Amino acid sequence: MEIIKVKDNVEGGKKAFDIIKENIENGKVQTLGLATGSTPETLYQNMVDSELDFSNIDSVNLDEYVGLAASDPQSYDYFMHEHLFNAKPFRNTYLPDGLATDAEAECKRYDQVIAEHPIDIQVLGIGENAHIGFNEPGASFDATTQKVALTPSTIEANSRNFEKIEDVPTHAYSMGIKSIMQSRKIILLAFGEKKAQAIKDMVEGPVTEDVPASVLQNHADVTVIVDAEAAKLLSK
Ligand SMILES: N[C@@H]1[C@@H](O)[C@H](O)[C@@H](COP(=O)(O)O)O[C@@H]1O
Repeated sequence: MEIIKVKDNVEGGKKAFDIIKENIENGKVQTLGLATGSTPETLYQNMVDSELDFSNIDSVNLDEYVGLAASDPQSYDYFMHEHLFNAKPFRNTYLPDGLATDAEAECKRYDQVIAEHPIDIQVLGIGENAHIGFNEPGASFDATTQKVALTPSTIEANSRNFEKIEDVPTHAYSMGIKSIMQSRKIILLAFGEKKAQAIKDMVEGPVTEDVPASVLQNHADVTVIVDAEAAKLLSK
């Protein structure tokens, strides 16, 4: 893992953007794997403000809440349009369908999307419990797309984006860890003190399904971009 320490989320978003830009300009990106959450917002702002053209690139997102329509302002589909796609159209954009009722069929469909669009660069945030996508502690490293139950701590953490905690969906469709690990390159961003323990466990702890992000220690090309607060428990 390469660890890049930055001043704040503004510098972090710019760093991640520069890496993505260089790879796009070198013709290395057909498909970008994208993430939601507040963490990648500065990256997406850089993309929006750039001259880069994404109309020959496909995007595949990590996850979506079960039960939310794409038109729901709390959905990840809506988030992506607001923060990126409306300003910078991609060739095709893919997210799980939060309204799909046949979970098995939806997971199969999404695995097919991923198989047809091998991810060149996957952008990741990290949960306070070290989840990636919505792969919560205990998720199998062999998992492909799954319908997952969110842990109480994730529901609590994500409730800040909803009016009340009862509104937070209890389940999500998430790309599995196996698929995330098949991405050619991974850029994980983390900002703020709340992510410090997760970052320490991910970088310095044992590789275990109890710490989903620790699997990234087994990936050949991971860049971790952290601010001082998220990096504060790292030994170096
Ligand atoms: N499923 C998403 C993750 O992909 C994201 O990394 C995490 C952290 O969110 P934030 O960046 O807002 O801290 O939240 C959600 O649970």
